Amino acid sequence: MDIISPQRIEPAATPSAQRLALKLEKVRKSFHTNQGPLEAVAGIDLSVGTGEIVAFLGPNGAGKTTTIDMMLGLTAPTSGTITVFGKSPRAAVEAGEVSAVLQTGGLLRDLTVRETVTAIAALHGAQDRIATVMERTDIMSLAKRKVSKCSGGEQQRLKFALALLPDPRLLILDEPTAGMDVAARHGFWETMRQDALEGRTVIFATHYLEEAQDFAERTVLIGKGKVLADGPTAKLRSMTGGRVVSATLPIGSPTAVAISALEQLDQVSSVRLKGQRIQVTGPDSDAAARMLLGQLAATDLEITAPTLDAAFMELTGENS
Ligand SMILES: Nc1ncnc2c1ncn2[C@@H]1O[C@H](COP(=O)(O)OP(=O)(O)OP(=O)(O)O)[C@@H](O)[C@H]1O
Repeated sequence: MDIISPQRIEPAATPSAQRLALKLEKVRKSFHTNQGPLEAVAGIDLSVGTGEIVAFLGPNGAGKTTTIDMMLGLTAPTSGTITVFGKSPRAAVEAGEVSAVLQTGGLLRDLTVRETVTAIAALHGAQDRIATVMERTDIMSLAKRKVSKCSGGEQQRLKFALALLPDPRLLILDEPTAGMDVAARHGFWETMRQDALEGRTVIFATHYLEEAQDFAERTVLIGKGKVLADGPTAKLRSMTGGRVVSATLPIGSPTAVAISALEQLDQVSSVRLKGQRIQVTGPDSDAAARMLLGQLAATDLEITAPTLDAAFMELTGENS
């Protein structure tokens, strides 16, 4: 049997009602496919407070985009509820309280950058914000360029500008820095940080652990449509950056007692048992090794430092 102890990452404190930007309760979404029903989102509970920057981290097909689409009211959950500032997602979008930079869609290739911003500003009645958002997203120098002549990263910056036009309280970004070079990526996140300081809430989906580490205080790790871990990004980093100590427990020894003793150790993030082989993950490998060899009389001790990618795959179950 394969036992995985619950991830020792404390859920972020539940924000009080008036500070709540987003709430998902038991949200599920199924699609009908040729192979039968597919549950893309399999029960997600999540509360995000105003001013938080939250990374939605997960591999391809984890359910990030489907969840984001539901947060924006682009598609409805099969079951469960989503509220954005206490309203339905669609009402919040219509009120200009939430906007998004999505992976797909929406730029007219024959317009220039300025024409695009001006047209969308007119829709939102936000003509007075044109200069501010163009400066903020560093697209002034591209104003006269046709969208079709902009690089992928420049088009992302333009989409970001459009999303800022209604001055939304919540920004949702689906892989916002795809196609940006390192400098543009950093510029983008600096702007985001500034925005969050001013009270804007930011949720972004990413495949990259580094991006979550660098820019989000909180990371929600998604895999197979579920939340696998939710908490401070620094904690997640220590989980994934931790060493793995494995050893074989004596036959007949009480494995539940061993698991519980190891879990009590400081900084142990997960304990996993396969047959008699026990695997302890965490930054302090010495304490786990001492306990395994001493008190638990284990043998064949091994200590390995997994790569970040391997640890991430372990957490998301990609290798199972
Ligand atoms: N409209 C749809 N019809 C059928 N299946 C869908 C549909 N949209 C998404 N899926 C499936 O749902 C699962 C979750 O997809 P989703 O796009 O939400 O994942 P993701 O985490 O955003 O992935 P990526 O990082 O590749 O964008 C995948 O298996 C996908 O194939």
